[in-house]
Amino acid sequence: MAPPAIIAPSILSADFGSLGKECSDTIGRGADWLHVDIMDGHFVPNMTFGAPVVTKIRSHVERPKEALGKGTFDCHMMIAEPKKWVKDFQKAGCDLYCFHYEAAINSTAAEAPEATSEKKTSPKDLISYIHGLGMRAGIAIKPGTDVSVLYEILDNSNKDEVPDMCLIMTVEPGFGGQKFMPDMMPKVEALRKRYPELNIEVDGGLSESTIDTAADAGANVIVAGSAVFGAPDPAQVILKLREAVDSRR
Ligand SMILES: O=C(CO)[C@@H](O)[C@H](O)COP(=O)(O)O
Repeated sequence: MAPPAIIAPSILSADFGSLGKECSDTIGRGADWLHVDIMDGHFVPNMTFGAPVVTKIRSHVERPKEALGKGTFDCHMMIAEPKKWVKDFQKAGCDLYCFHYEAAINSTAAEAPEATSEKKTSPKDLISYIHGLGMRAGIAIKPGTDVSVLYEILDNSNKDEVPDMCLIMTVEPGFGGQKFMPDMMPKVEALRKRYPELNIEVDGGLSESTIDTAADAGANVIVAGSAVFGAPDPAQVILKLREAVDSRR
């Protein structure tokens, strides 16, 4: 059976002027995780913030009592050098470090040499490195990347090198408030069929009007930014998203 719904509002749409309160309020309104979008202006054409801000907001949200439990900081690293920042984010209080496949395979960063002896960053070595620092690991793919690149990474008997979550982007990464891409759903369906217990996250354009499409395809981790933070009653939106996913189990 597919895992239960995990609702992860994207704080990209929160009021950055009172981010700590926005984060604690959102967890209080029923969110499971907080989706923390980290953008470097290179991998994506936009910038957000780095580890010092994560440290600050961490102090407003209790650490999860169990792995991937309530209060998880799901850090979506839209950055060109994902290996370089693992330790900083671990120290800042990140629980789930989700890097982009496209960034990892194009990265030649020399940081964290213990993670790999190869010139390019191998996703499986990066996952193992993240696990070694006590975090969970996620791997994300952009709309133009074929889902099959994930199979080789997931079909590995060494669990240390296997991600705890896969993120299928349903918009081009970089900005909130974009239109959901339903043509990404075959990727979700293929993953769900092959890996019934995998945490499959979707991100971009999720709302009460698109959740049924994502839930039917088999997504269980739902990122929603503008739909939650722009709603008059965010708790109600979180509940609706959760019910849509859990009603398919
Ligand atoms: O990673 C991203 C954008 O790159 C997302 O997390 C968005 O922030 C989601 O925003 P909405 O589409 O839900 O408004």
